[in-house]
Amino acid sequence: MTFVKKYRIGTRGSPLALAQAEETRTRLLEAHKDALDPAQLEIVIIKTTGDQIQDRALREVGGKGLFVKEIEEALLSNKIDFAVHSMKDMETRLPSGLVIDCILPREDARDAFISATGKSLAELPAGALVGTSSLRRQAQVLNRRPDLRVGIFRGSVQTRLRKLAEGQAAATMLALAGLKRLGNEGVITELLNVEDMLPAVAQGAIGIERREADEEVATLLAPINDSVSQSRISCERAMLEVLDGSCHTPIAGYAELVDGNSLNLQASLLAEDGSIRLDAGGRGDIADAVKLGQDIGHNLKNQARGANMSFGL
Ligand SMILES: NCc1[nH]cc(CCC(=O)O)c1CC(=O)O
Repeated sequence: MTFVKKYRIGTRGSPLALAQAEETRTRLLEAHKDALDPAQLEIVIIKTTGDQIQDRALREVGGKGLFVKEIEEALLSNKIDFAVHSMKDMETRLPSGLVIDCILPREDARDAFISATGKSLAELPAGALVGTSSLRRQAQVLNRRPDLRVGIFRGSVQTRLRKLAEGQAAATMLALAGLKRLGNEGVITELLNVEDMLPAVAQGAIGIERREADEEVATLLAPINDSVSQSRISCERAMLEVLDGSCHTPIAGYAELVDGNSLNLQASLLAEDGSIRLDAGGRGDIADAVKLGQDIGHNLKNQARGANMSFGL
């Protein structure tokens, strides 16, 4: 198929979002070498409410959707043709008329630990402040090291690294994927393995959202979808959807491919202060990725009820 139209790629304007939009553009041009001219793919920056709020905890002002709403409106009103997102930032339910059926090959999903003094998470002195606004990271740090303190730390990757250099915290954590895409891996003190810091659902994955009825865009995107990454993300998001009673709950989930055609899902639900950690894990055929995610989600939900914790569920 040869493409004749010009396609507008919607994205936020942060350096990370732009790097992800560029990666998508490059992959599309590579996949459609003779059928698509570079001038046919235009990147359109959309300023979101979330981008304008720098100093308050995200959850106080409305959660994940704040970074996405304006972009989805631009899709629905035909101002853009598809949008590039960090799947970690996407709600489990999309507005009707929109779909995400293209997931790029997933980057390493692990969290990176970055400390001003070069000390690892295990070596930080008691009382040290770990700056992160992620409830998931806060709860896991406190679960492992109840003697540490956690505090809110927001802003772009660059802002957080500056705050760290200024001494506003002893350490922070960021997704390795984002640091890699920005060429900032050099700042990492320690890579946290998934046993020590279970990643956020869909961390490291880039997804492309489009109008469901737009078959031409579906055809354009199909060759850059990575089906294993897509199944892993479907599995993790199915788990999250079962538990999605509240975005105030620290939840982590990570599915990986084992033996070529199975997925192994590990998921955790924590109390915000790290005093409780519930774990569930399981394995299933990659074709039943959603079922595996739902089963593990219900398992955690039952454990949460049994533990007599509300967890907002
Ligand atoms: N919540 C912000 C966000 N959304 C996606 C990433 C990193 C890239 C990714 O996970 O794909 C980040 C920054 C971070 O958590 O360090």
